Amino acid sequence: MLTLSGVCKRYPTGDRALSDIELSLPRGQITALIGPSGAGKSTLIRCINRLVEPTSGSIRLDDTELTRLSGRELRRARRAMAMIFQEYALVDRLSVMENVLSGRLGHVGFWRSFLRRYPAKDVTEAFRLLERVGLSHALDKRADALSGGQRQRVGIARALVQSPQLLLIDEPTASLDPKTSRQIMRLIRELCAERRLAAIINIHDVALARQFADRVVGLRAGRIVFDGKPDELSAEILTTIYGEEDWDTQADHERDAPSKSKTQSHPALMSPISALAALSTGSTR
Ligand SMILES: Nc1ncnc2c1ncn2[C@@H]1O[C@H](COP(=O)(O)OP(=O)(O)OP(=O)(O)O)[C@@H](O)[C@H]1O
Repeated sequence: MLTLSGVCKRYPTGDRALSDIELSLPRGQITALIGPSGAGKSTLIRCINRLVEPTSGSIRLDDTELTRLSGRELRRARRAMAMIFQEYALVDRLSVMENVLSGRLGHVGFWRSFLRRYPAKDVTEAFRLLERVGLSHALDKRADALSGGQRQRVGIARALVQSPQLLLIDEPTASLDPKTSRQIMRLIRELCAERRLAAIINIHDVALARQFADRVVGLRAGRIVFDGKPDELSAEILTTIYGEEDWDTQADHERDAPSKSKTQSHPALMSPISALAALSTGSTR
């Protein structure tokens, strides 16, 4: 369904973030992207929906060559790819329901969305999704009145209301406690199975990747150094991906320290309505 071929990314600073990436994601498969800090995981995820421009290579979603698109065609193609962020990227002063409906922005147009005049079928779908993610009791709550886990559930519902084929997920559990992290990963897994969605998840927590992904791709210095099943992740392979470490001791407390957000307040990574709201309040929280 999604095929990356020979994808490279060199930033204007000269940093070579990705080299010759070859990757094919079938429908319904959950792929965990692991690797040390700076390996290129976020860059790879953002190249897929062109938030970051690949320097060369091909990225195809079904029959569409994404790297050739611009303007309206690119916006249309992006509807098929929904993003879920580490810091949720919600508009705090809007309600849970309004945040979810903002996921329809690419379909209904900016002004209709800004004026909150969504078609009835979108509202019905948003209700259904909020019930599915366990938030039907909190529709009218402001986003800033929610816990981290609840905020991520809103982020998931907002992604799904977009009716995507593919989920691009950037460190979904990095700000959450271990139990909530597992609940969120389980929910993502169930929803992907229900909708036959492909997902690619940038995740630092190897234990979660092992438990919830169908496939693990290991990146190191911008190159794929492992592509296989979660149960193939031996100490030797972890060393190939991350470098030398005592992995057997590490297994007793596998949770890495949360890494800091790069997405929360960057207007380029927000939906236009979020960015507008952020500009009007001077904040994204
Ligand atoms: N906007 C940018 N401008 C210049 N270089 C960048 C930019 N973003 C990332 N890089 C560089 O590209 C490389 C890959 O970074 P990237 O953020 O994709 O890695 P990552 O695996 O997601 O890291 P982390 O796990 O710490 O989030 C790094 O060398 C980084 O310094």
